[in-house]
Amino acid sequence: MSLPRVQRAARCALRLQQERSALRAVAARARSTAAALAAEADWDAARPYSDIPGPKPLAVGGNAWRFMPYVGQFHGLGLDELIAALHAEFGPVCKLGGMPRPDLLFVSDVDIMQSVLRNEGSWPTRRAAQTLEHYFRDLRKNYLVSLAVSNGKEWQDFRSAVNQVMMQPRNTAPYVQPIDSVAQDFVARMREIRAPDGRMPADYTDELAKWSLESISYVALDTRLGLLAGDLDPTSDAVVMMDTIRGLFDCMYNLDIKPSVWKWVSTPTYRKFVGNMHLFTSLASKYVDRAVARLKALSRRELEQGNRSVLESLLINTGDPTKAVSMVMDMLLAGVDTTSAAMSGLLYQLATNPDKQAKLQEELDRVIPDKTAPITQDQMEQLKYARACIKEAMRLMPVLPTSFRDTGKDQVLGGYRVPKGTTVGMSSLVMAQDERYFPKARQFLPERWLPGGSKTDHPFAFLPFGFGPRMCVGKRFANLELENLVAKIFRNFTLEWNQPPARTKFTIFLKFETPLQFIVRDRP
Ligand code: HEM
Repeated sequence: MSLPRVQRAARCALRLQQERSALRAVAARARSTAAALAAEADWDAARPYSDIPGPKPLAVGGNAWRFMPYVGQFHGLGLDELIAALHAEFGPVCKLGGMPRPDLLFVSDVDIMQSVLRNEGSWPTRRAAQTLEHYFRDLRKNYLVSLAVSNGKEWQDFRSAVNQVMMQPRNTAPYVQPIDSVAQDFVARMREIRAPDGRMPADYTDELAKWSLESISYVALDTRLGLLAGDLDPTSDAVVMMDTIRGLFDCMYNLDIKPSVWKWVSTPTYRKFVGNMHLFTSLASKYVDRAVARLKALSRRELEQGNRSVLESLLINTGDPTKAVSMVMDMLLAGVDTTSAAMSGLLYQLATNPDKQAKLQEELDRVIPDKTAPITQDQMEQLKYARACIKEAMRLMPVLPTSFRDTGKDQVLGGYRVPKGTTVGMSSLVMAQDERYFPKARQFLPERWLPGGSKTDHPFAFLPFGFGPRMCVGKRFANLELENLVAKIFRNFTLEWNQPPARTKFTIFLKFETPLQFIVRDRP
């Protein structure tokens, strides 16, 4: 073909391409206009927000009286019991208004939850505990607002820096051995604290909290606190840190979840909360300062060549020690009671389902021939049944009974108009036990998570770590800790449960009211 004919053909092809993309753009505009019109029509046809069912507030005192002793039907209920009671009486979308805080909408339908999460926009908003927000914003102006507390652009900027350090699979690899050595110490501690008949002590869940703090502080503070040693000095950082975190959650439960006047009156619990937060901040700062000093002592070449820890990478990526302090506090606040609650539920499910425990042990014996040797990353990758057990335990006993979001735009939920910015609690506990998504929902069936198992295809029916850009930033570390410890425990022991079924209650997280006194027997 001559050159002009080639040029003409090329021009023609280009024109065709341009016309095609113009047509595609017109079609996309038409689709989005149609969607907007349909959404508008839905909105017009929907019932008003005020019609959403829920307990009727009184003219004076609203609904707060319902939480009071003697008169209130919600008094003393755990968050799970409150949510179950509301859904049983008012259906899958209900409203708890008339409280000294903005309305809370509770939903227990997977499709409605999907609609909330799919429309959250690129900066999903989750209202933080008001006490934490008050502390970071009003009392510690010199510190950057934490990841869990911030929203909008402030959150996005911080989260992007943290994602690079915590959400990449390669970043957990250097922690496999240290997390394994914490688990190894925990197994030794179980041998130490069990009674002659093999029974664990009544405070076994406190021991699990020590394990999770010891593990996550290795990630957050670059140090082993030493919580799994026998005699602990009550003035040591380890004990002070543990007590401070525990105390903070008790205070937050009383100030944020139960009705309280702390915003107007400085109550003793409020003062305790502030004191604990000051202590917690100064402890976190101490370890961040040490990491800063370590980095300063390195030459530029050493800095570029060596593998940096999570804390050091946070300092390098953000270039700001105050941000690192905030993130360290987030990790310790969000990463201790969550992981230990998940582990408690997992051990309980395996102890009460001996056939599943035996199946797990078969896998462990095959993959980990030497029960005393550190577990390698390669071995961890082969533990498919162990991972299925972890998922199934978190489905039956979620760590958090509900996850919260503020709606990202005006939208129709369950036939009602819900304005942008409304706080919605999505009841994961109710949804994960829905027979439509999980046949034999009340049974512990890890097999459902294996290929060909009966797990649901609905992507929103099970979200233990949340969803989208705001999902749990510690997910990879939490899974590493859980997988490693469950492998270590059941490679070394068999757990038995010879009591009536345990009682649980959700305060902020899943909590066992019955002491987890497993009988622990050694395995060959
Ligand atoms: C089994 C253990 C854990 C569970 C079940 C869990 C669950 C969750 C859930 C459901 C959320 C909210 C996600 C959303 O709204 O979409 C969350 C957020 C968060 N988690 Fe976890 N988590 C666990 C362990 C950890 C650990 C070990 C860390 C620390 C390394 C951590 C740090 C955080 C932080 C900082 C956030 C807030 C993220 C943000 O707002 O951008 N979590 N977690």
